[in-house]
Amino acid sequence: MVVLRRVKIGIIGGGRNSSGVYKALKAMQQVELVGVSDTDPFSPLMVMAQKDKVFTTEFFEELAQMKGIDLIIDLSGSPEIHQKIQQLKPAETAVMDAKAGRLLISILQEKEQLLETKKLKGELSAILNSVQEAIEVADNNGVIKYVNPAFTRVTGIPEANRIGKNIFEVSPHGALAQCLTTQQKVVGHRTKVGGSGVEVISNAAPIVVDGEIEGAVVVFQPITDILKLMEELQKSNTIIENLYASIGQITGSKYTFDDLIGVSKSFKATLEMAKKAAKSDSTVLIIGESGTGKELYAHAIHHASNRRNKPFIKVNCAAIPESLLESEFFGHEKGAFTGAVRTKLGKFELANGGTLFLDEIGDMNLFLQAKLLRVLQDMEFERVGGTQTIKVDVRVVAATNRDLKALVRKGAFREDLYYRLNVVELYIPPLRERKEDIPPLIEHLIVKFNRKLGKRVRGISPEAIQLLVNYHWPGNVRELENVIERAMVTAEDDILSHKHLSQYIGQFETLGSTQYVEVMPLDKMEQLMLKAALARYGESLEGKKKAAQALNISLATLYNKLKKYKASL
Ligand SMILES: Nc1ncnc2c1ncn2[C@@H]1O[C@H](COP(=O)(O)OP(=O)(O)OP(=O)(O)O)[C@@H](O)[C@H]1O
Repeated sequence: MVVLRRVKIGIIGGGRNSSGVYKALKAMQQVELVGVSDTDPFSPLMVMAQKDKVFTTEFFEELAQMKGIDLIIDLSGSPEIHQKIQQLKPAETAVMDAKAGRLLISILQEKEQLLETKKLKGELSAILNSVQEAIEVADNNGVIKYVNPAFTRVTGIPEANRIGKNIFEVSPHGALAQCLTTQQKVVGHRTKVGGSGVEVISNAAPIVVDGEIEGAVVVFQPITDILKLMEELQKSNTIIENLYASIGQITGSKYTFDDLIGVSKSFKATLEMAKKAAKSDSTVLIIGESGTGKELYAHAIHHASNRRNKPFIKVNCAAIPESLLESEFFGHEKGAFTGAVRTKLGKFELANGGTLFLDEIGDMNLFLQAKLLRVLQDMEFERVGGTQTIKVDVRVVAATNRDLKALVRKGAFREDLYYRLNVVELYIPPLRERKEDIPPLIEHLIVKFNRKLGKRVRGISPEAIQLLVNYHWPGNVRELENVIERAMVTAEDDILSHKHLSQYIGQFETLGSTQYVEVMPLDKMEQLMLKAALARYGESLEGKKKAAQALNISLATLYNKLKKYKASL
C-alpha cells in the first residue's frame, strides 16, 4: 500500500473570500495547512487559523520564506505581491494564484467524493453479499443491473444469466416489474421467480435519486423458509400450550365450595361471602386461625370464578427463604445472580390469567411488601436481573393466621398493602366458636377416611360426639381431621366410640390445668407432646414445621425425636 505524504499548504489572504478556500482545504484529508497570512489580523481567515492553532502572520513575506511548504496559494490578487512571493520563496515551494488555487481545490474535492463513494460502495456490497434475502435491482427501463449472491442461492439462476436481461421479459408478474410499472411500493407479493419456478414472498420499492425514480429494488425470501419458520413457531406454540395445560393440571384448584362442610350460622355467612367474592375479581384476604380451612376457601373461590380453567398457584410466604422470595414471585433472567443458570418464571407469571394464593402473607418482609404493592396496583413487574416490563392479569387471594392490624400498628406490615389486600375480608371463625359444625364434619371425615384407609366405620357413638363437641379444638378442623384419622386407623369396631378418641382428646384437655396433669416419665411426656403437636398441625412438611415451632425446637430436632420414638408414636 502506498502511503501518500500530506501536502503542506500556506495561504496568503485576500479578504473575505479567502476563508472559503481555507475551509475547503481544511476538510481535505491529504492536505495539511501550515500557515496563513493576512494584513488584517481579524479577518475571518486569520481568526479561523488561530482557532485551529495554524501559524498566522500579518507579513506575507514571513510565510513566503518559510521552509517545508509544498504550495503557497496566493489569494491577494496583487501582481506585486505575487512577484514578491516568487522572489522570496524557497526553491522547493510552488506558488499558485487564486484562479489556479480554486481549480485545484475543486479537483481535490471531486477526488475525495469519489473515494467516499468507493468506500460506500464497498460497504454496501459487503452488506448485500452477506444478507440471507435475495436482492435484485433494475433500472427504469427494466434492465436488471444487480443481483446478490443470495439471489442465485434462492433461484438457482447465475448472476451472469440475469444481469442485462429485462425484468418485463424474464419476470413480468414479479414485484419488481409491478413496482416499476406502478412506481409504488409492493409489499408481501407472493409469486414464482420467472425463470426458476421458486415460490417467494417479496417486497419491492422504487429507487429515488434527487426526486427522480431511477429504478427499483426487490427483496425476497423463498416461501419454504417462511413456511419452515411458521412450522417452528407452530411447534413452539403447541409446546407452550401443552405446558400451560400441564401447569393447569398440576396447579389447578383441588377443592370446590361443595368440599366445605358446615351448618352453623357463621359458617354459612362466610360461605355466602366467599361465593360472592368468587364472582368478582377483587383481592380477597382470608383471616383465620391455623387449620380453619383458609386454603380450602382459596381453592374454592378460584374454582367458582371465571378463572377456573387457568392456573391456581400457591406461594407460602413463610416457607421461602427471604433471599429467594423476590425471584420466587417475579422470576429471574439467566445470569441474574450466581446459580441463575436459566431464565425462570416467577409465580406471578405462572399464575397469569388465574389466581395467586399468597399463604401466610403476614410473614412477608417489608421490602417484598413494597414490591407486591406495586405489582398489585399496576399488574406489571420486571424479572430479577431483567429490564423488560412484564404485564400480567392475576387475581390475588391472600391468607393469614396472624393479626395483620396489630402487625400494621407495630410497623411490621404496610398499611397501604393491608388495605390493598383487604378489598374483601373473609373471616373464618375457629371451630370452638361454631360447634354445630363438628357433627357434620365428623360424618364427612368418616366417609373420607373409610375411603382412604379401606375401613368400614359406619358412625360414631353419641358419647364420642359429645366428647368431640366439648373439646376446644385449638388446631381447628385440621386437628379434628387428625383425631378422627388416628382413631379410625386403630378402631376395629364399626362405630367410633369414646375409647377410640379419648386418648387424643384427653391429652389436650388436661395439659392446660396442672391439677389434673398425670405425673409421668419425662420421655413419655415428650412423646405425648410430639403426638399432640402432630395431631394438631398435621404430618405434612408444613404441619411438621408448625409443630416444631410450637414445641420450640428446630425441624431437624423434631425429625430426630420422631425417629427415636418411631415405634411408640
Ligand atoms: N369447612 C371445612 N370442611 C371440610 N374440611 C375442612 C373445612 N375447613 C377445613 N377443612 C380441612 O381442614 C384442613 C386444614 O385446612 P386448610 O389447610 O385449608 O387450613 P388453613 O387455615 O389454610 O391452615 P394453615 O393456616 O395452617 O395453613 C384441610 O385438610 C381441610 O380440608
